[in-house]
Amino acid sequence: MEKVVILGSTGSIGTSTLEVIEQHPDAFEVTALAAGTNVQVMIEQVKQFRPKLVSMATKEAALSVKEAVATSVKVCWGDEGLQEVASHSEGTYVVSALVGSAGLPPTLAAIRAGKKIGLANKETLVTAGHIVMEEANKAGVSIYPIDSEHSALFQCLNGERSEDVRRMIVTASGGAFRDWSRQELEKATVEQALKHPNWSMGAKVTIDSATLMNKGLEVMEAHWLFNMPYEQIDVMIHPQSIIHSMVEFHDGAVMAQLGTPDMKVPILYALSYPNRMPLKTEPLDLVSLSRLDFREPDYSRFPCLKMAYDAGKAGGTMPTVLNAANEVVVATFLRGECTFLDIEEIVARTLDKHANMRCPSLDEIHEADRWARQFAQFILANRTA
Ligand SMILES: NC(=O)C1=CN([C@@H]2O[C@H](COP(=O)(O)OP(=O)(O)OC[C@H]3O[C@@H](n4cnc5c(N)ncnc54)[C@H](OP(=O)(O)O)[C@@H]3O)[C@@H](O)[C@H]2O)C=CC1
Ligand SMILES: CC(=O)[C@@H](O)[C@H](O)COP(=O)(O)O
Ligand SMILES: [Mn+2]
Repeated sequence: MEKVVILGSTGSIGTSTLEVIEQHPDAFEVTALAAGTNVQVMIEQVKQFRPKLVSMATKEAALSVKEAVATSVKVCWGDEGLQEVASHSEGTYVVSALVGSAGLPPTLAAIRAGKKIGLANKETLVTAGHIVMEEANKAGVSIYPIDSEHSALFQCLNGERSEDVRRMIVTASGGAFRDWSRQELEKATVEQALKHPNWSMGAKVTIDSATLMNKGLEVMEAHWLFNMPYEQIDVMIHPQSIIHSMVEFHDGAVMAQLGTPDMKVPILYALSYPNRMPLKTEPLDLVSLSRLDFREPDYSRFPCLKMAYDAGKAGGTMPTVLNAANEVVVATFLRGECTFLDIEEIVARTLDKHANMRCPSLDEIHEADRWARQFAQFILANRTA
């Protein structure tokens, strides 16, 4: 029996993980849950899954949950609460599904506590890939990818030697604005940006998908997960999101993983690896689909992808700065307080201003993250109309 801890249980990945667990009560049991401020959803989850420990982002949210659930459930809050959930002594498997770089400290806590990790929170590897992978290796902890592309790559690599890989091809839907011109992008609204063509996801990753920043973050995620040089990671636009990614080998063979877009598939694979378990999901009907399309990404319409490649190749604190500035501007865009194209502009200006620091420690990463957020806020606050 795998005793599962979920960081971000009220979110898109968190709720899908609970749906997967619901389908396999003999294999998985919920031990602890952590979330932000969605009290109602957490109360329902606690009543249904009966975890031993729960953490919320604020004391107020935690007390509201505490009031509504059985006294046998311990409820805590804040950063300490997150750490406690991540390292719960009875947990064997931690699903890391917070959004943003807030996911890094509890994921590291889980690694240090020796838990198996199911990683959805790509920002963990973007901001501190060298530290996270080293600590996981040192602790003998396996990190199983949940992000659909990385799950696909992981499946394509099963039983293969990494030196036989010519390149990885990370597929991208192209997001809500795949076919929009730069002129149209100037007027893109929040509502339009949140309409992902194929996936239903949290707001932040959906906006990242529309700027193609998500694909840039995923290139960095693939670099760290599979120890693959950036020169061997390509991105290809594939509007249908049926091929979730591919691996091309030196002999010319290409392995691809296909399936209807449903995050429950990679979540269950990460939880059940090396086995496969049954799942209620829409079967893939290639005959009805009849065609799959592919094209090169357009870096001039979507410069965030190029910025992310450059930040990844530069390494050091550049990826942290790119990610932190992006988090700030995406949140601002979601509040309707800046334009869609402000995202790329402010991230670029923040990167330009940053003095890169090679091989940063966790404290230096934390400081670069703090600086980038402050600088991006400063630009946002001092823009002329
Ligand atoms: N959604 C998807 O299909 C995919 C997502 N991913 C990645 O997975 C991660 C999660 O994405 P997604 O599920 O869409 O995001 P959501 O926004 O749907 O969920 C985020 C979760 O994190 C919680 N949370 C946010 N901030 C804090 C905090 N400071 N302390 C504690 N909990 C917090 C939220 O709690 P609350 O709501 O209660 O405030 C919520 O449970 C991201 O890194 C994303 O890129 C990767 C592949 C696919
Ligand atoms: C489902 C998933 O893994 C998302 O990260 C997805 O990749 C977003 O889609 P695109 O970034 O390809 O639009
Ligand atoms: Mn993805």
